[in-house]
Amino acid sequence: INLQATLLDQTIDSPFLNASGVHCQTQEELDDLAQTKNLGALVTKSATLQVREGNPNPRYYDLPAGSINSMGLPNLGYEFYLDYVTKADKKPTILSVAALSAADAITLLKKIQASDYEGPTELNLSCPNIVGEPQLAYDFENTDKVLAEVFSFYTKPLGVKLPPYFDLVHFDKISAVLNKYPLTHVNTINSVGNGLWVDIETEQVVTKAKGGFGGVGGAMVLPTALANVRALRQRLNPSIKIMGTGGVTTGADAFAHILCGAELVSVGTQVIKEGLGAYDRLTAELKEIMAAKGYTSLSDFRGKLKEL
Ligand SMILES: CC(C)(C)CCc1c(C(=O)O)[nH]c(=O)[nH]c1=O
Repeated sequence: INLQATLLDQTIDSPFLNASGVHCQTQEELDDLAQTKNLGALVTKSATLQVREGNPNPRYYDLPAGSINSMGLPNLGYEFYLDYVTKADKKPTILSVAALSAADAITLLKKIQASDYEGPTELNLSCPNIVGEPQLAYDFENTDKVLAEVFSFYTKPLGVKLPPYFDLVHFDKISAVLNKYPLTHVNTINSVGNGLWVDIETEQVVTKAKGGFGGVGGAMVLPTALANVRALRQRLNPSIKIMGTGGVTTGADAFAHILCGAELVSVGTQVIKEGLGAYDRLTAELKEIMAAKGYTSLSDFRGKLKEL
């Protein structure tokens, strides 16, 4: 049995990655990932033009069946991560980038285009754009405009990170936009936006920023993640690979993501709960399921979810 998958033109021995934002903000964390055996590739925390401290604590809270966060994009600034990925030689590494406006995203990608880095970059489209307008990825016209401008100058491998969609028409709309561009991949889903958790003891919210509203991850978002992987796989050009993120806590969840069409699978909340050892367990569990079913490679079942 092999768990080989492809990242761009590279064959990697494991389909597992970390979810951007998890264990990938500092040099130490990134080096940990680079040395994690059952991790096929790693993604950096979304990098911005400037160093950012992020929101005040508490900004991450562990929930019984997941997590909620309003980190506020804390990161060491794009130069640090650009330098890290340019020098990364242990494991394929994806540079995640974000901006607090479409204009900043363009500026940031121009700097990457002008750099020596030739590897994969992932643009986080969950970024706020115009005040009073929804986040960029929920504004289909502006997403189209931004990607048109990006691909007027950007020639290096580029994918996008998407928030979850919940309306079938929205799957159609975002796919119609993304299919216009030479994207390497779509990473779906980002956390489910603006959830809220209530501590009934204290009668308070559990995270400080945004009145306690934050992105929800972990087991409770698995059905939404699977739906987004499946819907986008059904709609996007085959040349655009799908990276499945969201709700993976067991090998069975990873199997489900791949059955829905995911080329790679990233794990966030569960790694925070369990540590990097989660990748060993997920790998063993996935292999066990494949053995029981007589599969020897991920391509034996990738995208082959059956309808009733
Ligand atoms: C939500 C943003 C701050 C606009 C982007 C960074 C981000 C964060 C974050 O840094 O708060 N958390 C997530 O779960 N997903 C994200 O994409």
